[in-house]
Amino acid sequence: MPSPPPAVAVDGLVMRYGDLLAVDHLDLRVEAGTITAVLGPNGAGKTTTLETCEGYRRPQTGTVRVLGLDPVRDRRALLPRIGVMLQAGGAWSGVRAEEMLRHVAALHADPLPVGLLVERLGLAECGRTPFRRLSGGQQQRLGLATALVGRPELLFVDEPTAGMDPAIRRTTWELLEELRADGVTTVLTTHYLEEAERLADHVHVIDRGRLIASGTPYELTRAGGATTVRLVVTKPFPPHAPASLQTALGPATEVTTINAQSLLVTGPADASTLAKVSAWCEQHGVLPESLTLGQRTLEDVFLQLTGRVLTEPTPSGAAG
Ligand SMILES: Nc1ncnc2c1ncn2[C@@H]1O[C@H](COP(=O)(O)OP(=O)(O)OP(=O)(O)O)[C@@H](O)[C@H]1O
Repeated sequence: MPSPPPAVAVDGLVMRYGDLLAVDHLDLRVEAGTITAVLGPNGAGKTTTLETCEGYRRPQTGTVRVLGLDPVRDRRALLPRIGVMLQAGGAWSGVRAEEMLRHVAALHADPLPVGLLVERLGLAECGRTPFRRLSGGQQQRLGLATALVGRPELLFVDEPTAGMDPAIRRTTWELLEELRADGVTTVLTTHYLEEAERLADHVHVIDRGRLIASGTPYELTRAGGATTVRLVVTKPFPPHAPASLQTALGPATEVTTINAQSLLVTGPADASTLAKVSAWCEQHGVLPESLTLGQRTLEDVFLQLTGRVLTEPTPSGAAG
C-alpha cells in the first residue's frame, strides 16, 4: 500500500539573508498525524524554515509542500487548514486576549469554543489587560490558543513553551498530545530537549541550516550505545584530558568534552567503565565532583554531532 503523503515536504531548501546562508539545502519530511520537533541552537535556521512552510517566505531555491500545496501560491486554500503560533507577537498591541481570540474564531467556519480555550490555557486571568502588557508566558498562551481555535489539520508552533511556567507547559504538552490523538499534525521548534523527548514522534536536528540527524527520540539517543558516564570535576581538567581518558578507556567508548569541567563517555558505559574513569581520575590527580551513569539524552546527541552544547534560552518573562 502506498504510504500517505507527508504533511510537510521540504526539498533542497536554500534561504539567504544577504550573504548569510540561513538554510542550506535542507530536506525534511513531516509525517501526517505526528508531532515532529525541529531542534537546533539559536540561529540554526528553524524559524526561517517554518516561516517558509507557513507561506511567509518564498523559497529561494528548492521546494516546500504543505498538505500537498504550495504555501505561497496556494495560500488561500491552505490558511484555513493550518494553525500558526509565531515566536513573538502576532497580535496588535492594544487588543485584549479574549477579544483577539473571538476575532480569530469568527474568521473560521467551525471554530473551537473560545470559552474552552480560555479555560484550558488559563487566559481568563488576562482579563482586560492589553496584549502589550501581558507577560511573555501569557502572550505565548494566547498565541497557542489563536493557532488552535480554527481546528487546524496542521499546526506550526515556534518555541511554544518558552516563557511558560511549568504547570502551563504541562497543559500545553497535554493539549498537543490530545490534538495528535485527534489526527492533527504538529511541527514544533524547541530548545527544550525534555519537550522534544516527551512529545515528539520524530526529531529533526538542524545546525547551521543543515539537517544533521533525524529519527525518533529513541533511535537518536540509543544509536551507538544507550548509556553514558558523566564526569564532572572540581577544577578544570588538565590539558589533553579527553584524549588521555579516551586512551585509558579504549575505542569501544567515545569521550566528548561538555565543558572545561565535564566530560561525557558514551558506549558500553557500565560498572567497569565507571571503575576505569575513577582510576584515571586518581592517576591524574583529578577530583570528581560527580560521576554518574545515565541514559544518553538528545542534548548529548547534539554535543556528539557538533562538538557544541545545545543551550536552553534564558527564560525571559518566565512568570506564566
Ligand atoms: N530577517 C532577517 N534578516 C537577516 N538575518 C536574519 C533574519 N532572520 C533570521 N536571520 C538570521 O538567519 C539565521 C537563522 O535564523 P533563524 O531565526 O531562522 O534561526 P532559528 O534556528 O530559528 O534561531 P532561534 O532559535 O534563535 O529562533 C540567523 O543567523 C539569524 O540571525
